[in-house]
Amino acid sequence: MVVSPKIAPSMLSSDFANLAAEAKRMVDLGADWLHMDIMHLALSKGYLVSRYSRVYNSLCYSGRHFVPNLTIGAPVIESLRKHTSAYLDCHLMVTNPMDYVEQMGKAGASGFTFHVEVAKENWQELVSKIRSAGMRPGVALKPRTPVEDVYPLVEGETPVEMVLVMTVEPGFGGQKFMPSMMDKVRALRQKYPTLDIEVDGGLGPSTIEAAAAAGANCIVAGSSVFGAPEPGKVISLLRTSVEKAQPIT
Ligand SMILES: O=C(CO)[C@@H](O)[C@H](O)COP(=O)(O)O
Repeated sequence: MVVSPKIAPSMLSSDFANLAAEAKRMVDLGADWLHMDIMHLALSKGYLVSRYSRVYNSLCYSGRHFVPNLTIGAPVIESLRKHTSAYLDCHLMVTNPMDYVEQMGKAGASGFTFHVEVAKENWQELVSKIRSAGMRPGVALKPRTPVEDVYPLVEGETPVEMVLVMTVEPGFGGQKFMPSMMDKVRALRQKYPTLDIEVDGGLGPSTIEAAAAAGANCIVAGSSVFGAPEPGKVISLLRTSVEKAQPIT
């Protein structure tokens, strides 16, 4: 296996009022990437996502909102970039990713991961634009989206370089890991031995073994890192688990 572990604390769980200091703290503690969640405005209450997700999703799409939360955008990435040279792994939970490519590139984003659910028609153009804007393209999929939907994006002429398998419904930190998503990770790893496969949602000491064994190498972790008395130990445990499961050759 030639993929290397990338441990990416989710800055959604950090103290936004001290973002630069939080970013430095994570990098000093061994983080490889900083995971930045870019989300659109809410239409409704978060619990609707899990209880009535189909209805909720269609409401979101028709209302041009992707998740029931509001976080940060390019201005915050631009400010943070002045304080760190770290890889900013940006996950865009938005319905119109194309509208944000230029501004995210200029702001200093390193990776731009969009959702396959909203890019079925224009992903080739989107991936080209992301590359031209100097960022690394990735594609994400929500728990209800079949893994087969991303295959064309990995195999196309302008392929994405990472697949992000959501292991919770996107929108909030602190949710419970969905072990059934590991079937998607396994299928991807079997098909694409060198692809970066990221998992996001509910990752921590009690769930990393399952994710690493399935073949994930990029690990996003929010509450398990920021909520730990010693976040550095969690980062290092996550890395060791990935290394053990997938020795780098
Ligand atoms: O994208 C998201 C949530 O939509 C994630 O990045 C969360 O921020 C992960 O947080 P934890 O589940 O690790 O607390």
